[in-house]
Amino acid sequence: MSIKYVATSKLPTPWGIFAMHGFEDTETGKEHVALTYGELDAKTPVLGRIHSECLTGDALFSLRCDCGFQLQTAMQNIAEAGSGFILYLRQEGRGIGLLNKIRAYELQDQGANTVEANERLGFAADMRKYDMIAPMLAHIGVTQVRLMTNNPRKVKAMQDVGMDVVERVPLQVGKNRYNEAYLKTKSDALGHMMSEVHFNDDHQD
Ligand SMILES: Nc1nc2c(ncn2[C@@H]2O[C@H](COP(=O)(O)OP(=O)(O)OP(=O)(O)O)[C@@H](O)[C@H]2O)c(=O)[nH]1
Repeated sequence: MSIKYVATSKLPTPWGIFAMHGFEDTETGKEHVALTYGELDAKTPVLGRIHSECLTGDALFSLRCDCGFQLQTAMQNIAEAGSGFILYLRQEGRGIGLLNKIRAYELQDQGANTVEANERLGFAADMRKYDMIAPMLAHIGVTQVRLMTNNPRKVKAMQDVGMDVVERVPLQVGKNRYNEAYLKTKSDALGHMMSEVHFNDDHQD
C-alpha cells in the first residue's frame, strides 16, 4: 500500500465549509478523500468517521441501507462540534464493488440477506481493508479520535494503526421500512452495535 497525497480544496456543504484532501493509492489506483472541518489538533480528541463508499445510499438516496443518513449526520455533528474529519474510503459494497453490490441486491430481492448474498457470489461478508487510514490520518494530523461508528471492526482498525480511540460515538440513524432487515442482519451477523437505531420511516411508496 502506498498512499500519495494529491491536493486540497474547499468543499462547501449544507453544514459548513469542509476542506477536501485527495489521496491516491498508487498500487491500486483507488482515489480516497479526507474531509476536515475546523482546526485539528493532534493533542486533542477529534470527532471523526471512517465512511466506506456507498454510491446508492450516499448519492442516489437509497433507503436499502443507512449509509447516506450516517454520512449526513456525521457531517452535521462535526460542523456542530466545530472540528472533525471524515475519511471517505472508496471501498464500495463492503469492498466487492458497485456492480457486485447490485448483483448482491438482486439476490436480496429474491430473499437472501446481505451476508448470504455476498457469500453466494463467492465473497466474504466484509472484504474491506483499512490500511490506507494511517497515512491519511497522519497527513491531516489526527492521533486521538472520538469515532462515530456502530462497527467494532472500525474501532479495531483504528487501534491497529496506533490511533487512540478515546470514545466510540454511536451513529444510529436512518432506519426505515426498506432497511430494517438489513440493519438486523448487520447487528446479528456482522456484530454492529445497533440497539437503538432511530426509526425515521417517513418515506411513502
Ligand atoms: N455487499 C454489500 N454492501 C453493502 C450493502 N449495503 C450497503 N453496503 C456497503 O456497506 C458499506 C457500509 O459502510 P459504512 O457505513 O462506512 O460502514 P458500516 O460497516 O456500516 O459501519 P458504521 O460505521 O457503523 O456505519 C458501504 O461500502 C456500502 O456500499 C449490501 O447489501 N451488500
